[in-house]
Amino acid sequence: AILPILVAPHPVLKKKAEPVAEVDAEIVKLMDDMLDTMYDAPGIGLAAPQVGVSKRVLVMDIAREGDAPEPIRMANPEIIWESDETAPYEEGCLSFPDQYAEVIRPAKVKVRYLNEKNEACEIEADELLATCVQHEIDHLDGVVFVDHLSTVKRSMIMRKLKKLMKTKAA
Ligand SMILES: O=C(O)C[C@@H](Cc1ccccc1)C(=O)SCC(=O)c1ccccc1
Ligand SMILES: [Zn+2]
Repeated sequence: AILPILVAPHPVLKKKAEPVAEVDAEIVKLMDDMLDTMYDAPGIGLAAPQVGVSKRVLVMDIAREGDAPEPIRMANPEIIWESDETAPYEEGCLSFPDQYAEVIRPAKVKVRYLNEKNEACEIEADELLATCVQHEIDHLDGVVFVDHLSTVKRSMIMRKLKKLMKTKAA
Protein backbone atom coordinates (compact mmCIF):
# COMPACT_ATOMS: atom_id res chain seq x y z
CA ALA A 1 0.00 0.00 0.00
CA ILE A 2 1.17 3.56 -0.66
CA LEU A 3 1.60 5.40 2.64
CA PRO A 4 1.64 9.18 3.23
CA ILE A 5 5.18 10.60 3.50
CA LEU A 6 5.76 13.08 6.35
CA VAL A 7 7.07 16.48 5.21
CA ALA A 8 9.53 18.45 7.37
CA PRO A 9 9.30 19.93 9.87
CA HIS A 10 7.69 17.01 11.75
CA PRO A 11 8.59 15.68 15.24
CA VAL A 12 8.73 12.02 14.14
CA LEU A 13 11.49 12.93 11.64
CA LYS A 14 13.61 14.16 14.56
CA LYS A 15 13.04 11.16 16.85
CA LYS A 16 15.51 8.27 17.27
CA ALA A 17 13.72 5.16 16.00
CA GLU A 18 13.45 1.92 18.04
CA PRO A 19 15.16 -1.34 16.98
CA VAL A 20 12.79 -4.16 15.96
CA ALA A 21 12.86 -7.37 18.06
CA GLU A 22 12.73 -9.52 14.91
CA VAL A 23 11.75 -9.22 11.26
CA ASP A 24 8.31 -10.87 11.42
CA ALA A 25 5.29 -10.73 9.05
CA GLU A 26 4.32 -7.29 10.34
CA ILE A 27 7.77 -5.81 9.59
CA VAL A 28 7.86 -7.48 6.15
CA LYS A 29 4.47 -5.88 5.39
CA LEU A 30 5.88 -2.50 6.50
CA MET A 31 8.93 -3.01 4.24
CA ASP A 32 6.68 -3.82 1.27
CA ASP A 33 4.41 -0.82 1.92
CA MET A 34 7.55 1.35 2.15
CA LEU A 35 8.77 0.01 -1.22
CA ASP A 36 5.36 0.72 -2.82
CA THR A 37 5.56 4.25 -1.37
CA MET A 38 9.18 4.77 -2.49
CA TYR A 39 8.56 3.62 -6.10
CA ASP A 40 5.45 5.83 -6.28
CA ALA A 41 7.25 8.98 -5.03
CA PRO A 42 9.63 8.15 -6.88
CA GLY A 43 12.71 7.78 -4.74
CA ILE A 44 15.75 5.55 -4.29
CA GLY A 45 15.33 5.04 -0.55
CA LEU A 46 12.83 5.44 2.30
CA ALA A 47 13.14 5.14 6.10
CA ALA A 48 10.22 4.09 8.36
CA PRO A 49 10.10 7.41 10.28
CA GLN A 50 9.27 9.11 6.95
CA VAL A 51 5.96 7.22 6.92
CA GLY A 52 5.37 7.96 10.60
CA VAL A 53 6.71 4.64 11.98
CA SER A 54 9.52 5.16 14.51
CA LYS A 55 11.20 1.78 13.88
CA ARG A 56 14.72 1.03 12.59
CA VAL A 57 13.58 -0.15 9.16
CA LEU A 58 14.64 1.16 5.71
CA VAL A 59 14.29 0.20 2.06
CA MET A 60 16.36 1.17 -1.01
CA ASP A 61 16.47 0.54 -4.72
CA ILE A 62 19.07 2.49 -6.68
CA ALA A 63 18.41 0.61 -9.95
CA ARG A 64 17.94 3.04 -12.85
CA GLU A 65 14.55 3.70 -14.46
CA GLY A 66 13.87 0.93 -16.98
CA ASP A 67 16.35 -1.54 -15.40
CA ALA A 68 15.10 -4.50 -13.32
CA PRO A 69 14.26 -3.36 -9.77
CA GLU A 70 16.75 -4.40 -7.06
CA PRO A 71 14.98 -3.70 -3.74
CA ILE A 72 17.02 -3.89 -0.51
CA ARG A 73 15.19 -4.29 2.82
CA MET A 74 17.04 -3.56 6.10
CA ALA A 75 16.06 -3.83 9.79
CA ASN A 76 18.34 -2.60 12.63
CA PRO A 77 21.08 -1.50 10.20
CA GLU A 78 24.47 -0.56 11.71
CA ILE A 79 27.45 1.05 10.01
CA ILE A 80 30.38 -1.11 11.17
CA TRP A 81 33.13 0.52 9.03
CA GLU A 82 33.47 3.70 7.00
CA SER A 83 36.25 4.83 4.67
CA ASP A 84 38.42 7.86 5.47
CA GLU A 85 37.84 8.89 1.87
CA THR A 86 34.73 11.09 1.47
CA ALA A 87 32.51 11.88 -1.52
CA PRO A 88 30.08 14.76 -2.22
CA TYR A 89 26.58 14.14 -3.58
CA GLU A 90 23.66 16.51 -4.43
CA GLU A 91 21.12 14.87 -2.12
CA GLY A 92 17.36 15.14 -2.14
CA CYS A 93 14.86 13.90 0.44
CA LEU A 94 11.23 12.84 0.06
CA SER A 95 10.47 14.69 3.30
CA PHE A 96 11.89 17.92 1.80
CA PRO A 97 10.11 18.04 -1.58
CA ASP A 98 12.04 19.79 -4.40
CA GLN A 99 14.98 20.73 -2.11
CA TYR A 100 18.52 19.59 -3.01
CA ALA A 101 21.91 20.30 -1.44
CA GLU A 102 25.44 18.93 -1.57
CA VAL A 103 26.28 16.63 1.36
CA ILE A 104 29.76 15.14 1.90
CA ARG A 105 29.85 11.64 3.42
CA PRO A 106 32.31 8.71 3.70
CA ALA A 107 32.67 7.26 0.18
CA LYS A 108 32.38 3.60 1.33
CA VAL A 109 30.63 1.96 4.29
CA LYS A 110 30.11 -1.58 5.63
CA VAL A 111 26.59 -2.17 6.97
CA ARG A 112 25.33 -5.04 9.14
CA TYR A 113 21.55 -5.56 9.18
CA LEU A 114 18.67 -8.05 9.30
CA ASN A 115 17.06 -8.74 5.92
CA GLU A 116 13.40 -9.60 5.17
CA LYS A 117 14.08 -13.24 6.23
CA ASN A 118 15.45 -12.08 9.62
CA GLU A 119 18.93 -13.21 8.50
CA ALA A 120 22.01 -11.27 9.65
CA CYS A 121 23.64 -9.77 6.55
CA GLU A 122 26.62 -7.56 5.81
CA ILE A 123 27.24 -5.46 2.69
CA GLU A 124 29.98 -3.09 1.59
CA ALA A 125 28.49 -0.10 -0.23
CA ASP A 126 30.17 2.53 -2.41
CA GLU A 127 28.99 5.23 -4.86
CA LEU A 128 25.26 6.04 -4.73
CA LEU A 129 24.41 3.05 -2.50
CA ALA A 130 26.85 4.31 0.16
CA THR A 131 25.34 7.81 0.01
CA CYS A 132 21.78 6.47 0.11
CA VAL A 133 22.24 3.99 2.99
CA GLN A 134 23.93 6.68 5.13
CA HIS A 135 21.05 9.10 4.31
CA GLU A 136 18.49 6.43 5.35
CA ILE A 137 20.31 5.42 8.55
CA ASP A 138 20.49 9.13 9.44
CA HIS A 139 16.66 9.17 9.26
CA LEU A 140 16.56 6.34 11.86
CA ASP A 141 18.62 8.56 14.18
CA GLY A 142 16.37 11.62 13.69
CA VAL A 143 18.98 13.26 11.44
CA VAL A 144 17.87 14.79 8.10
CA PHE A 145 20.18 15.84 5.25
CA VAL A 146 19.80 19.58 5.98
CA ASP A 147 21.36 18.92 9.42
CA HIS A 148 24.67 18.45 7.53
CA LEU A 149 24.45 21.94 5.97
CA SER A 150 25.45 25.36 7.29
CA THR A 151 22.85 27.26 9.34
CA VAL A 152 22.39 29.70 6.45
CA LYS A 153 21.75 26.98 3.83
CA ARG A 154 19.50 25.02 6.21
CA SER A 155 17.31 28.06 6.97
CA MET A 156 17.08 28.90 3.24
CA ILE A 157 15.77 25.38 2.53
CA MET A 158 13.32 25.46 5.47
CA ARG A 159 11.99 28.83 4.25
CA LYS A 160 11.58 27.60 0.66
CA LEU A 161 9.86 24.44 1.90
CA LYS A 162 7.40 26.44 4.02
CA LYS A 163 6.46 28.58 1.00
CA LEU A 164 6.13 25.51 -1.23
CA MET A 165 3.82 23.76 1.26
CA LYS A 166 1.72 26.94 1.68
CA THR A 167 1.12 27.22 -2.07
CA LYS A 168 0.40 23.46 -2.24
CA ALA A 169 -2.02 23.70 0.69
CA ALA A 170 -3.81 26.71 -0.84
O1 LIG B 1 14.26 10.85 1.57
C1 LIG B 1 14.74 9.75 1.24
O2 LIG B 1 15.28 8.99 2.04
C2 LIG B 1 14.70 9.37 -0.23
C3 LIG B 1 15.83 10.04 -1.01
C4 LIG B 1 17.07 9.16 -0.89
C5 LIG B 1 18.35 9.80 -1.36
C6 LIG B 1 18.44 10.48 -2.59
C7 LIG B 1 19.65 11.04 -2.98
C8 LIG B 1 20.77 10.94 -2.16
C9 LIG B 1 20.66 10.28 -0.95
C10 LIG B 1 19.47 9.70 -0.56
C11 LIG B 1 15.39 10.13 -2.44
O3 LIG B 1 15.19 9.14 -3.12
S1 LIG B 1 15.15 11.71 -3.07
C12 LIG B 1 14.65 11.41 -4.74
C13 LIG B 1 15.81 11.01 -5.64
O4 LIG B 1 16.94 11.25 -5.27
C14 LIG B 1 15.59 10.33 -6.91
C15 LIG B 1 14.31 10.22 -7.40
C16 LIG B 1 14.12 9.56 -8.59
C17 LIG B 1 15.18 9.00 -9.28
C18 LIG B 1 16.46 9.11 -8.76
C19 LIG B 1 16.68 9.77 -7.58
ZN1 LIG C 1 15.44 11.53 3.21
